[in-house]
Amino acid sequence: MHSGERVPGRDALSSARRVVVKIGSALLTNDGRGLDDPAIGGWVDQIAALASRGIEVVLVSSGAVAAGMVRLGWRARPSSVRELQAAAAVGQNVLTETYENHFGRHGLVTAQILLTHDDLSNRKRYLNARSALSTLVDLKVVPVINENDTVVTDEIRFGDNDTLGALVANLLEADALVILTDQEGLFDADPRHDPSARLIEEGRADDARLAAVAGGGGALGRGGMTTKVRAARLAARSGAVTVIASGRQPRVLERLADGERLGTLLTPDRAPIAARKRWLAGQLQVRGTLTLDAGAVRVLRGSGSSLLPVGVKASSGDFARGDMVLCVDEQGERIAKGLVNYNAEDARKILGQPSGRICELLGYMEAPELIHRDNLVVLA
Ligand SMILES: Nc1ncnc2c1ncn2[C@@H]1O[C@H](COP(=O)(O)OP(=O)(O)O)[C@@H](O)[C@H]1O
Ligand SMILES: N[C@@H](CCC(=O)OP(=O)(O)O)C(=O)O
Repeated sequence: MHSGERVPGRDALSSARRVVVKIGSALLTNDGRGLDDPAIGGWVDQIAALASRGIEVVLVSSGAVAAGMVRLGWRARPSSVRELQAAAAVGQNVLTETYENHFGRHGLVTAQILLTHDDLSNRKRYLNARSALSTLVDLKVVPVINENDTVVTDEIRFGDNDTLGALVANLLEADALVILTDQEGLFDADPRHDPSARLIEEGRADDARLAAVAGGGGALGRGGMTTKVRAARLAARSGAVTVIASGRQPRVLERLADGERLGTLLTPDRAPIAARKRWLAGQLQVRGTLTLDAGAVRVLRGSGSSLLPVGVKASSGDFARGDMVLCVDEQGERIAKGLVNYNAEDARKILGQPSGRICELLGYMEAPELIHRDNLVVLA
């Protein structure tokens, strides 16, 4: 590591006005022995120091399940959903109290926000969450966000907080997402298993080679580096840089804000995409798949056109009108995602047909396109 060195790529961090900081379970929970209170105090001191420089910080914090387990006297992480939900409900109280106490030492007020996937996938609730969070930030309150583990089930959960952090960075158009974990950053192999692994200091968020070196998490964390690299890609969609760094480095947040070269910096390589398309891109739940012919792939990629039924060769899944579907090419490569205008049954009847025949085939026409370009996002 080159301590103290300033590099141009880090400017985005040193000039950041709004930052989402994510603190993972692996760090917060002191090797499974409940919350590491002194360490949390240290991160809060750093966030307060950033706030006094005029930087707005939104915190995404894990740790509810681990804190709940300790308070309930459980030694091992439960495997049943209902016990995880119970542990999260107990532990979230402990977490909130811990942050409130530490931020209180600095005269800062916190707000607890518990989000579910549904809150961010329903457009109306997404807009509500955005306005509530922006208001809190304007009021100089520090939002402390976690997934609402008590009401989510496996099929609809983010599971890891890296993804949640990235979606919050998108929601608030943050300049940077800082993911604090128990490693110094992303290495070219998992350093837990490979002592010769080397730190990757910089990369492009969209670089597919990064996903290949990122492995799963430790005993306490959920997603490992896989979800951190994916989070960087999502954050890049709104133009945010991502830094993956060790929360154990002294004054890590302040040093990053000073432009110091710490951890792994992942930068966006394209212009930010508009808020609505970003929201579309962030949707994790896909209800079906449309297979496009080569011509449709070309126009979607080349000119950002709508998807017409004539360019679709096959459809799978049981989707309703308005659901999110994935568009793939004939080799199965992901091309785009979008909200479909017809349900699965009707979509199948009009595949490969010119739009002029929709009325004759279905007895009605909702729209001439299967997915309108405003509801379609082409994937990297
Ligand atoms: N290429 C890699 N570089 C660094 N860490 C890696 C890599 N692949 C896998 N990991 C693992 O990811 C872990 C961090 O992720 P995780 O346990 O989910 O923590 P958190 O709770 O902070 O999200 C590390 O402890 C490490 O073992
Ligand atoms: N929402 C969960 C945390 C999920 C989790 O561990 O995520 P991560 O820190 O990204 O590995 C909790 O508070 O226990």
